[in-house]
Amino acid sequence: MAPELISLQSLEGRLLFAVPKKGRLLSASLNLLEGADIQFRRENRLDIALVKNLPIALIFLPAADIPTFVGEGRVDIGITGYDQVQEHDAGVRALKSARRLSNEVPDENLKPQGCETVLELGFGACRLQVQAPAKGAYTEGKDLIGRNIGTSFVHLAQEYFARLELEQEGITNGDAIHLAGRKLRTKIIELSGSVEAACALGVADGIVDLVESGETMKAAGLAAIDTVVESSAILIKSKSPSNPAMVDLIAARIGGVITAQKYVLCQYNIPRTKLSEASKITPGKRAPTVTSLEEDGWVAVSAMVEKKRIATVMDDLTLVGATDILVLDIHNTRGS
Ligand SMILES: Nc1ncnc2c1ncn2[C@@H]1O[C@H](COP(=O)(O)OP(=O)(O)OP(=O)(O)O)[C@@H](O)[C@H]1O
Ligand SMILES: O=P(O)(O)OC[C@H]1O[C@H](OP(=O)(O)OP(=O)(O)O)[C@H](O)[C@@H]1O
Repeated sequence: MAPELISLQSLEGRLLFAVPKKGRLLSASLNLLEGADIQFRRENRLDIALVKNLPIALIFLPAADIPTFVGEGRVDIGITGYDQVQEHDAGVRALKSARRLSNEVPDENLKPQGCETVLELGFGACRLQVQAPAKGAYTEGKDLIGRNIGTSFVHLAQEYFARLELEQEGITNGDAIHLAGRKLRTKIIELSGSVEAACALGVADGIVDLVESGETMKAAGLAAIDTVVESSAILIKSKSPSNPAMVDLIAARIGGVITAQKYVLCQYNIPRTKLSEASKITPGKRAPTVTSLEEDGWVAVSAMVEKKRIATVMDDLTLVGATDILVLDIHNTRGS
């Protein structure tokens, strides 16, 4: 059966939610949607999916384009990397600067509105770094001034080297618009992927690209010499979303899923005399829940504990005399 075509009318009244269509942020984003019970079926090759149980339409877009769609208010909310928002904002500054230099009257309709961060999502952590051949002569960002730089983050690279060039000339107070508008001595070469290959192939002397484990950088014989932006995935919204209450609902649901992923529930029994010591080890998010046991002088305690701390917490609880320590996964949470 042919898939039902999604018309513009069917999007009416729906909050538009942009989701990365591929790449590093895709699978964790889909997990979040599932955890938040945002139900949809995406037809093969279709980049729009209507949500079955909420007035939302998902729009699958490249992570790099999501800040533009949200910033211009074409889409209400979206998941992308903080690095992409920074790159988009640097692009906006470059545009403003170019208009100012050419004395063009700004076109209010085209003026991007900008976007706001709603939530940090706790995945997609990476750093946008300046990299150069590990065995070469470039050990600081300023060594690359006047050289060729390969990157997909052209506007952030432009501002980074503009700042360094100004500093070299003894100017330390250039504002963001001046940085964006500066004619550079350093040549920024736009590349759309596999940026690490650029140095080995003689296209660039250095690159500005993302690093997570550092494996790709190392394999290409490169080393990081500076960090431009620390990034992780974020939920962003436009300055005037079509349905603010729906944005709050999604943020609350996704926030609940993230908290649930970060915490476990720790339960144990402890003599009442040791309760205050144990409560210091498991203070919970607000306070531990304490219930009396049938056995005199004993209480049962339950408290949320950060997953990454749980092994140490169990060791410490054992030392103060806790017994029957249980650790339970939390599927979802709200109001915590
Ligand atoms: N190695 C990584 N580890 C963690 N997060 C990353 C990593 N690389 C990229 N990201 C994050 O994912 C976002 C999207 O990058 P990704 O390379 O997956 O994009 P893409 O949409 O597949 O585009 P491209 O086709 O250019 O690779 C980045 O902006 C960054 O926030
Ligand atoms: O430090 P690492 O863990 O090695 O990760 C870094 C690599 O990950 C990203 O690329 P990706 O693999 O998404 O492909 P791309 O080069 O096509 O963007 C990034 O652009 C780096 O190349």
